[in-house]
Amino acid sequence: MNAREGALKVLYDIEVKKAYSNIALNKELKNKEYTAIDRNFITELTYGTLENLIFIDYVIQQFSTMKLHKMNAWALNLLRLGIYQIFFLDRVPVFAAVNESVNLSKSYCKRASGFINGVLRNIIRNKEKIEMPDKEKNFEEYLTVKYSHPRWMVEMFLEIFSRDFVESLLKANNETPKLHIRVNTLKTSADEIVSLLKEKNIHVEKSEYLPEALVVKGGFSDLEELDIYKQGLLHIQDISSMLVGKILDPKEGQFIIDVCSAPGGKTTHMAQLMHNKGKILARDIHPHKLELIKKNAKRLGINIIRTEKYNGEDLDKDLIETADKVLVDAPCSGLGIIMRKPEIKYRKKPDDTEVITKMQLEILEKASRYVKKGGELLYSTCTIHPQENQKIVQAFLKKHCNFKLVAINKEYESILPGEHKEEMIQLYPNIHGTDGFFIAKLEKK
Ligand SMILES: C[S@@+](CC[C@H](N)C(=O)[O-])C[C@H]1O[C@@H](n2cnc3c(N)ncnc32)[C@H](O)[C@@H]1O
Repeated sequence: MNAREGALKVLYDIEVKKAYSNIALNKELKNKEYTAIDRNFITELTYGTLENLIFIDYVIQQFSTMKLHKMNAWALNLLRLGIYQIFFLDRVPVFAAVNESVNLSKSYCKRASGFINGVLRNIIRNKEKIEMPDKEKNFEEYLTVKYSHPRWMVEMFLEIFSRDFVESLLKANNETPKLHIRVNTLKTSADEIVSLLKEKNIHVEKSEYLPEALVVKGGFSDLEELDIYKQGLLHIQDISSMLVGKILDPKEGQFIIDVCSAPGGKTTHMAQLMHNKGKILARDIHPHKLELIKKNAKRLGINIIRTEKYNGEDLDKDLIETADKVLVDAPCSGLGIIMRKPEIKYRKKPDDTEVITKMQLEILEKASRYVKKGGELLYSTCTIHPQENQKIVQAFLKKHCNFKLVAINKEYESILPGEHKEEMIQLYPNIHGTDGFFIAKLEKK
């Protein structure tokens, strides 16, 4: 199996089986035949192709008489892989890109070999003649094709942000995200992890914001295969997600409820901050995802988390005013993590927001009932859409005058990337270099 074939299978699973990119890729990378170079190349080909899909399909449409939706899915993805290499990977000779796609087509879609060969060679000959939409005359279409974001999403962002901001956001969404490690301080220290990783030639730097956070330098993507990962000395988590635990600030001995907790990144971080003393009730609507929390907690040496399947939209009368702190890390549109999961761009629909915001407010309202007087409620999402963020919190506060916003921009200033004038924190990939993430903390009077 070569790297291009691996990438082809992953792209096929994402397109046809609607797999998530990270899950489909991890599954393929588990194939022990791949070298480290292969694994990096498969990752680059998969994410690069996905990130630039609209541009790539725009190119195909200019050179193929057959419509995209009529093409065999293997043939289409072989064309896409070839075009990605021709346009974006300078180090791959263009004819190697064509030959590899044609060779693979012989095993996956034999009848399309001639077609793939013809289209790719034609593209190479006429690459310079491809006309992009005019930036001045049709800014929306220009952004759509150049940065491969669907037109409705571009228009939606332009309604919220300025033109320059949208262009820099779309550009950042196509960049490789930073890889952060959370050191499991229950078992080790940041210094120890830095030196253990150095022995394996993996270079990390301490984060300037959080003592337990490390940033991985270079494109190493295989951390979960390391013994020190399996032994629970570290967890992989973006810095923006780590901020949630830090800002909720749970203490030893407290009772915390996490109403949307799977796969447990924030729950296990909170347990770590509580020195594994106290109680955490970790709920989620999907039972199979609760298993991931148990697995993570076991690996990290945490035993204060109890998992439970529960729909956060339903009120649990037994929990009213029982918790010191409650976390609502709400299901959301995911518009802040396009860098990590490019397929979000193509799967979301314009009218998803209405359904999701109703659910978010419902979950927040129910969760608020579990907070003791004087306790705290944290609402977070991995999106940058104000309707799912500030608007939800404002709607909640309007109805619940027994809650007030905590000024986390002031209280937690030293750990926040960037400057924040508002009490509610919004991080953006193009400004803060993190996932697009929202955090608001409320205190119950
Ligand atoms: C943003 S994710 C949570 C991530 C998690 N806090 C972490 O840090 O690993 C949102 C979670 O909410 C769950 N969810 C969706 N609808 C829900 C509902 N009605 N009640 C409870 N959980 C729900 C999803 O299954 C998903 O695991």
